[in-house]
Amino acid sequence: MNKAYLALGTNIEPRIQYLESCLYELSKHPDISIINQSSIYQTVPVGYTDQADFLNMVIEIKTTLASLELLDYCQQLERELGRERKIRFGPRTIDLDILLYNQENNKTERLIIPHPRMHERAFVLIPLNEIAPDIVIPVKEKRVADLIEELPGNDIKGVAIWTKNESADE
Ligand SMILES: Nc1ncnc2c1ncn2[C@@H]1O[C@H](COP(=O)(O)OP(=O)(O)OP(=O)(O)O)[C@@H](O)[C@H]1O
Ligand SMILES: Nc1nc2c(c(=O)[nH]1)N=C(CO)CN2
Repeated sequence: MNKAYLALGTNIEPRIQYLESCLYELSKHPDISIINQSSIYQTVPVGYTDQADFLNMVIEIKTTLASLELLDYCQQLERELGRERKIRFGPRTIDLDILLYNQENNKTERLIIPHPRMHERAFVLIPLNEIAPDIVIPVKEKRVADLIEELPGNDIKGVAIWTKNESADE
């Protein structure tokens, strides 16, 4: 059995429904069990900034799928949930990234583990810290909680816990 952490992101409405559908589809897969999930965070866009705020979260799964099979399923779900790739780092209905797969450090053409940008992303590290503060990120050889200390303060300020009640205003 393998343990993996996945990052979910969405910034096209209805954002909460995209997250919920994605979690449901993952949980329905016979070879995937969701073990733990972070809160949902509302985050300012990073990279390409002229777009709506994101909802981000991180989950821990157990799976018998190999890492490339897991990537295939993540990409299938992105397609099924209507993601169109237009702008790099641009708006998306759902983005599903594999952050960690066991303690692997693996680089192939299609898949890099750990995710190459995870250590610099507050929108990934802050939710991950909620469910796995002590996990050591291969390559960086640092704990999640320690990587957060290295983030710029402004990045951290751009991440706020989001509660479902806020959707009433949307
Ligand atoms: N750990 C990983 N998780 C998901 N995709 C990955 C990973 N490593 C490499 N990739 C590759 O990255 C490609 C681009 O992924 P995607 O379109 O989701 O990027 P993005 O969401 O725009 O940017 P980012 O990867 O920085 O979040 C995918 O086709 C996939 O093959
Ligand atoms: N806040 C936030 N910014 C982003 C995100 C994301 O999920 N959240 N995803 C990106 C490309 O993967 C680019 N920028």
